[in-house]
Amino acid sequence: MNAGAGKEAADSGAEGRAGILPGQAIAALAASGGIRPARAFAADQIQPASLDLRLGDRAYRVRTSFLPGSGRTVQACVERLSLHAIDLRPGAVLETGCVYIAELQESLALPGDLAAAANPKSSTGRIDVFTRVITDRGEAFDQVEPGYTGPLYAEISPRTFPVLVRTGSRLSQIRFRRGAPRLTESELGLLHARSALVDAGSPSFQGGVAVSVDLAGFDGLVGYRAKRHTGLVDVDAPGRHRAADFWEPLAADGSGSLILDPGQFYILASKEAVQVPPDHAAEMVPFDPLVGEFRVHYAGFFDPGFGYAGAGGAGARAVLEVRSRDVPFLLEDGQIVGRLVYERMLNLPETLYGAGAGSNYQAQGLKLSKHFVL
Ligand SMILES: Nc1ccn([C@H]2C[C@H](O)[C@@H](COP(=O)(O)OP(=O)(O)OP(=O)(O)O)O2)c(=O)n1
Repeated sequence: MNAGAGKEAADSGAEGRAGILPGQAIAALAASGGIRPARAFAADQIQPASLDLRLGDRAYRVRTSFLPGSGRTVQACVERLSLHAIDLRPGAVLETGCVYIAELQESLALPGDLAAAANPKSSTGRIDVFTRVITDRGEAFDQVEPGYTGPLYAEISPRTFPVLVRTGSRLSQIRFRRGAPRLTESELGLLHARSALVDAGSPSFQGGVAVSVDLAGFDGLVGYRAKRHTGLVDVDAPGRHRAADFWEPLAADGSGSLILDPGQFYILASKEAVQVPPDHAAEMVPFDPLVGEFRVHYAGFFDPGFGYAGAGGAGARAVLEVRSRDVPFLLEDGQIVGRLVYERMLNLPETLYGAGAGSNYQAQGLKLSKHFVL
């Protein structure tokens, strides 16, 4: 790897600053050897502030999830825990309740001042496919240490629907970060004054911008509950599944509340319209990790330009992928469920979310994943 060249790629016009790499810097990083794709990138694989990761040719059904920890490779762990290998080239079904490790086509040779973080794509989170990226010697999921050189793997565990995947399917995405570009509480307040991050009257900025759940309803619906024992979702077939075969719509009943059934999966929407200004990227994080009753959002990355009027996104809500843990839990309209943390971009992305044909969720209200048609 030519680490020096990779650094130059990330530096262009942003000497020494902290920030998230925009699409054009990701392309330059790849060109200088910092990202090593097994095959040339697919069209639209580079997004405004992230790179989609593609499944490679092989996956393994493993007995259990794991983290390699220092000194061990993922491959060594897989050899110990694998039940069988799966050829992904012709396509393969990943069953609910099982854990799989898939090789990814992108490997890294990062310069020492670049770290990375991965997250499921929004479409993956919306079909309840639990997906995390792991690295050799990794001690945390979805985190790539500065200067990491080595392969990437995806841990995949479908929770509700069995899914059909194949070599090239894109379930996860990765962001590259230099330094610590996260906005402090006071910086968030200033950014909000410049361009409203949420349309709430006086939002809380502590630990990120508060996002609450809407249970008043959109056109009479508060959300969707996933059906059990459904057919397959082909992750590469947008618009080819009938929503009614996979989801039960939840009608607004005027109560402004919803009891989450443990083990069930729900798609809800935020009360606030959210906005990510073009020179920032955002990530939804748990409201409070100590509130353990329910979790929202497996998928947390929000692109620069999401919800931005200049990119056709005014009024966009955040989608909330909600699951209760062990007991039924009463969710109330307006309850805070997550926080959006904002980070500075290193440079303005050349393309914003919503500007390309491949943006499925710009200006969305309550929206199932792109796989479903109503
Ligand atoms: N919990 C979440 C996570 C993301 N998003 C929004 C903000 C993102 O900018 C947008 C697209 O997210 P991804 O790029 O992760 O999603 P996909 O790649 O699946 O969608 P697209 O095909 O539109 O790029 O969805 C959301 O509303 N709710």
